[in-house]
Amino acid sequence: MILNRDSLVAWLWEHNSVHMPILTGRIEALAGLNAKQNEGAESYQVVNYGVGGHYTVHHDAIGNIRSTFNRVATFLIYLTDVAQGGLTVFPWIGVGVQPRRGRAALWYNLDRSGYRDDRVEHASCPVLLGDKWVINKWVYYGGQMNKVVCKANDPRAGIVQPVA
Ligand SMILES: O=C(O)CCC(=O)C(=O)O
Ligand SMILES: [Fe+2]
Repeated sequence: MILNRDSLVAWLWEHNSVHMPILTGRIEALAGLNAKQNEGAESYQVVNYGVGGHYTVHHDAIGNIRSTFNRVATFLIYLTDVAQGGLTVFPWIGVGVQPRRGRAALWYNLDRSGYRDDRVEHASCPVLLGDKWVINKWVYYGGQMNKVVCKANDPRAGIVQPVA
C-alpha cells in the first residue's frame, strides 16, 4: 500500500480517442501553452479516488532541476462533483478548489528561471462521500518556446521588443 497516495491512475494518449486532441486544443486556447503530447506535454493522467482516497502534499515538478522536460504547468480537470471532501488544497497560499464537474485549475510549477516554485505544493484531501475523478495534463517547460519565448510582444517572455 502506498501511504502518501490512495487512488487509481491510468494514462490516456492523444490517439486513444477523437476527444483527446479536441481537449488538448481547448487547454491550449485557455492556457496559451503548447499542450501537445511529447512536443509540449505529457499524455493525460486520469485519477480516481474512492472514499478515503487522497494524495498528500507534493509538488508536480520533478525535483528541483532545470530541465526542458520539467512540468512548467499543471492543468487539472474535474470530471465529477464530490459530495463531501476531495478538495485540491494549496497550503502555502491558502487556496482550496472544490471539485465540480467541468471545472479546471491551472497553475505554474516553475518560476521564471525554470526552478520549482514551492508555493504551489498541493494535496488532494480525502474523499468523505462520493467518488472523485480528475484528469491531469502536465505541460513541459521546453515545449513553450514558440508559445512564449519567441512570440513578439508577449509580456510573459520577459524580452523587451525594440520599438520601430
Ligand atoms: O486530485 C487532485 O485534486 C490533485 C491531483 C494531483 O495533485 C496530482 O495528481 O498530481
Ligand atoms: Fe499534483
